[in-house]
Order: sequence, then structure tokens, then C-alpha cells
Amino acid sequence: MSGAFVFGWGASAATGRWRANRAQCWPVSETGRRCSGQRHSGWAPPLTFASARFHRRPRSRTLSRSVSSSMRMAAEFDYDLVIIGAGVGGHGAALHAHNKGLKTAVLTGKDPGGTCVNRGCVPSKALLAAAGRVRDLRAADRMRAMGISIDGRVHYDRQAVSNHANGLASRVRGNLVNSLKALGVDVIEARGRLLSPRAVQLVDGRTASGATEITARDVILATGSVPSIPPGIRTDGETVFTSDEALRLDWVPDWVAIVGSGYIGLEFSDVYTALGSQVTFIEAAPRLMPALDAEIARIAERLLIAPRSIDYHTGVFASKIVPGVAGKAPVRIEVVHAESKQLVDTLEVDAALIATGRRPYTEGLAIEAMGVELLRGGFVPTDEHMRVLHKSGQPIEHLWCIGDANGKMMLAHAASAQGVSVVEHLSGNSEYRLNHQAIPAACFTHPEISMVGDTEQQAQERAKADGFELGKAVGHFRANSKALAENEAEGIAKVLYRKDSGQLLGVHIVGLHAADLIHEAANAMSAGIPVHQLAFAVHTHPTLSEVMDEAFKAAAGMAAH
Ligand SMILES: Cc1cc2nc3c(=O)[nH]c(=O)nc-3n(C[C@H](O)[C@H](O)[C@H](O)COP(=O)(O)OP(=O)(O)OC[C@H]3O[C@@H](n4cnc5c(N)ncnc54)[C@H](O)[C@@H]3O)c2cc1C
Ligand SMILES: NC(=O)c1ccc[n+]([C@@H]2O[C@H](COP(=O)([O-])OP(=O)(O)OC[C@H]3O[C@@H](n4cnc5c(N)ncnc54)[C@H](O)[C@@H]3O)[C@@H](O)[C@H]2O)c1
Repeated sequence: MSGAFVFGWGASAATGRWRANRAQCWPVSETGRRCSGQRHSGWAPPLTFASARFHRRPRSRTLSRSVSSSMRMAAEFDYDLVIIGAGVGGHGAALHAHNKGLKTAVLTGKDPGGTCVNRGCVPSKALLAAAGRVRDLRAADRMRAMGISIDGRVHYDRQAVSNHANGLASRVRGNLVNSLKALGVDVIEARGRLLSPRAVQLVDGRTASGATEITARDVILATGSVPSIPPGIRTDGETVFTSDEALRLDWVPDWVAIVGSGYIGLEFSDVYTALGSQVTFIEAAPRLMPALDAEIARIAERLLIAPRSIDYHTGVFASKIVPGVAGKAPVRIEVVHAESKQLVDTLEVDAALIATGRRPYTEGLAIEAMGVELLRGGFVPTDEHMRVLHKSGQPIEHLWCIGDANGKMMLAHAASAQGVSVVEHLSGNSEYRLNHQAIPAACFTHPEISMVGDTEQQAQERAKADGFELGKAVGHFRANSKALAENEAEGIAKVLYRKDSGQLLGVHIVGLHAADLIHEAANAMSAGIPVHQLAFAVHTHPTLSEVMDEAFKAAAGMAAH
């Protein structure tokens, strides 16, 4: 256990006033004293902890607001809110905290922008955009059908594509940090370690005034995740790598095995095949893209797998992978049956991308010292308000966790929305609850896949359990003028709803710009607008949104125009 601090003066949750509160014993810090007391037990909910301070140092003088809660806070804490981690989750929380007038600091570690900006959404979408253009230009038949011919071969400059992706990441990272600083949020280049739920030690860094410990009325953990690599797989970052390295596009292997056909696997198969690689998927589940609605996965397989240089093994694990030497010795992959664990194949390929999920990153946080028992896979246990749960099951007062680290929904916009929801609570809106069921997701392949809510199978199970009849309606890209004009008229939008009330349960789209189209449905779900009402919403003609219109009207028994 790498934590610090001991016991001290705690705040009473009931009165908000300070009282002497012998809380809990932790290992001693450089500045603290060893505690000889026993473990604390029998806490009443919510749990409160000591402020972890014996000696007070001068407070920060950057109080620029006149909000009365902040004035109250300033006497007791350095900040209203300290956020550990400046990924999209931490950034979203900080922006909203600024809106609410909270005095806020964000600890960036060495990595402002986090996964999404540096090794995730941003560079991957830049690669997908470039690869998509290459694919389009090489689709001679499709181009010819629109009266366009391309003379000569289509080339791409690998280094320039890589620069496009990584240059964009650094631009967005700069914008993210500057946006916080411009608003007066203290951006502290340091890693955070919890001394107590309301006190943070700055590791490898300090505040502008030189402090190495800060206190806050509330602390949000937003420390994200890192790739999860199954046992038996050895990565060398060159021939066997994760998305962290793949995004650098140091080379384009002729033949790449992709272990896992989730979001990362699928998006990289789109990039690699556009750039000329042959791909072999190794997927543990019985079918490719196991997390997708089954019907959508079938269509996606027809559009994204079958016409491309892709083959696959399903129902198998990559049990052992030994790196090769680029251009000299192949990567060796042993593939075993998912159930019997019998060896079924040994592959030799140029490279292997490991895309088997991500695990939360909580190293060095000393979260266990707060009495937290991490969940399976290492996720931080939280309740529906993102309050961190003590191993007793009670929320720990003033300690919150958002984003990938809590594992509720490992998406950038979900992390940010969770941050907003915590700040709503801190600002007195304790009724606010983030509805994860209405948060959409998208896979940015060509064409895209998007979804919100239940899959058809989940909706069927819900209908059976709750005793209602499930409705299903479909809109088609093939009947859409805009999609036909683009010569990309493949795919469907599927709407699942309760027949009795019209309540939307799930919407799934595969087709051109599906990632943008999903929001009408997601917002309707969030606002509780029934499908029969959506059927009367007017959509611009000709747009792809009419695919949704067709599905909504079909649900209401109306003919689409
Ligand atoms: C290849 C790839 C593509 C993706 N594409 C998408 C996409 O298109 N859309 C989407 O919604 N999601 C996408 N994701 C997922 C998305 O990146 C994550 O869901 C999102 O980044 C989670 O945000 P977060 O704030 O929880 O964590 P992160 O973005 O990981 O940020 C956490 C930050 O905390 C820092 N940190 C950790 N410990 C400490 C500490 N002790 N002190 C201070 N700082 C600390 C880390 O260094 C990091 O900067 C993608 C992920 C990958 C890998
Ligand atoms: N567009 C997006 O929103 C986007 C893009 C990329 C990543 N992400 C996020 O990043 C996270 C990680 O993505 P991911 O694709 O790595 O994970 P994932 O959970 O989406 O998919 C992992 C896949 O790997 C398979 N698998 C696991 N172990 C295996 C093994 N040993 N052998 C063979 N197959 C195995 C699983 O069955 C699963 O299909 C996701 O949770 C996602 O939310 C989102």
C-alpha cells in the first residue's frame, strides 16, 4: 500500500461543521505521524474521513469568485474541487465546475488530454479519415458510377498520414489545456495520490505557490484506463502492439492479426485494409463484433468484412503470442479453442494488434487506503451518482470517480457526462441522474455503426420480464435519396420500442454517417419522447435523417414520404 496519512480533523456530513474525528489509519507519509489506532468500523452512511492535515500552510490567494459557498470553502480547503486526471472526463468536469463557480484544480500527470486525445478518439479518427479517403479513391467502380475516373494509382505517404493523426492529437491537447487555463482552472502538472478523500499529495510536481499537498471540499478521480493484455501474450511495441503504438502508424504490415473484434479491432481493420494490409481477426466470442446487436453485426459483416482482405477465427483465444522481427521473423500466434482450450492453429503473421479491451488505471492513487475494494478487473466501485463506495458498500463522502476508471461505460462522452453529473450534485442538484441507457456510441468504420440502448435480444428479454409487446421498425438507406446520390446506399436503422407506450428501448444504425444520425434517437430516449410522436417530426429532404424518419413512421403505422 503506497498511501500516506493518518488521522486528523474531519467534517461532519450531517452538519457540515468540523469536529474532531478519528478516522482511519494509513501508512505514514514523509510529513505525517504513524497512527497506532485500530481500523475504523461501524461507520454510518455516508462515510466521512479526516482532512489529513496537522499543519496548515498558507492558502492559495487565487480566490477570484464571490460565490458564498466558495468563501466558506476557502477558510477550510484550498479548492472546492480537485480532479485527478485531465482526460476528457476530467476536462468535462472542470469546465462544468467553472460554470458553477467552483474553485477547481486539475492534476494532469504527464499526460493532459488522456487516452482520447493522445491515444484514442482523436488520432484514431484522423487515421480513419485518411484511410477512408484512400479507400474511396481506390473504389474505381463506385467512382466510375458517379462519372469520375482516376488515372493512375492512388498513393499515400505513411509518415504524412501518421503526422496528420499525431499532429491533430497535439493540437487538441494544447486546446484542452489552454481552455482550462483561460477559464481560471488551476492546471497542475503532477500526479495525484490520495492522502484522504479530501487531501491529495502531488507526486512529481507542485502548485504555482510550491505546495506539494492540496485539499478540496470534493475530489474526483478521473484516471482513465490502459490496454488490457491477456496472459500469454508478449508485446514488444513493434511487431506485437496495442492501439497505443498502432496509432503512431510506424509501419503498415502486409499481414496483421487483430486479436479482438470490438471497437478498436474493427476500426483498425478499416484503417489497415484501406492502407493495403491483409487482416486476420482472432475473436474469443462465437461471432465477430459480439457486443453489437446481432442483426447489425450480420450487416456489418457483409459491408465491412466480406468485401475486404479479412479472414477470421471465432470462438478461439490467442493463448500465446511471441513477437517477431519486422521484415525478418514472423510473429507466432497460438490459437486455442475458447472452451476446450485445445490448440487449433498456429499462425505466422507480420504483426499482431492486441485489441482485447482496456483495464482501469488506478496505480499510485492509494485508493485502497481509503477502504475501497476494487471490483473485478480493477474498476473503482461507484454508485449511480459516481460516489466511490467503501468496501462496506457505503459511499465515501466527498470522493467521486468518473470515466473509464469506474467502468460504467468506457466512452469519452460518457466520462465527460459523468463529470457533469458529479458537479451538478456538488452544486446542489442532487436529483440529477445521468441516464447511461440513453448515451449513444459509435464505431467509426466506413460505413459507420451506431447504437443507443438495448440490443434486440436485450429488448426481447426486457419485454418478456416486464410483460409488454416489443415493437421493431426499420428504415433503409437504399430508399434514401441522399444516400443514393452519394452512391452509398447500404445499411439500415432499426428502432426498438414498447408497443403500448411507444417508449424507445434501443436504436441501431449501420450506414453512411450513422454516428451522427443516432443523436435524434438518443436525445428522444433521454427526453422520453415516444416513437409515435417522433413520427410527426419533420426532416429536411433530401438528408440521411430521413432514414430515421422512415423507421419512426413505420413504427407509427404511417407511410414515409
Ligand atoms: C484507440 C481508441 C479509440 C477510442 N475512440 C473513441 C471514440 O471514438 N469515441 C469515444 O467515445 N471513446 C473512444 N475511446 C475511449 C475513450 O478514449 C475513453 O473512454 C476516454 O478517454 C476515457 O476518458 P477518461 O477521462 O476516463 O480517461 P483518460 O482519457 O484515459 O484520462 C485519464 C487521465 O488521467 C491521468 N492520470 C492517471 N493517473 C493519474 C494520477 N494519479 N494523477 C494525475 N493524473 C493521472 C492519465 O495520464 C490520463 O491523462 C477510444 C479509446 C481508444 C484506446
Ligand atoms: N468508437 C469508439 O467509441 C471507440 C473506439 C475504440 C475504443 N473504444 C473504447 O475502448 C475500449 C476498448 O476497446 P477494445 O476494442 O479493445 O475492447 P472491446 O471490449 O470493445 O472488445 C474486445 C474484444 O476482444 C475479445 N477478446 C478478449 N480477449 C480475447 C482473447 N484472448 N482472444 C481473442 N479475443 C479476445 C472480446 O471477446 C471482445 O470482442 C472499449 O470499451 C470502447 O468503449 C471506443
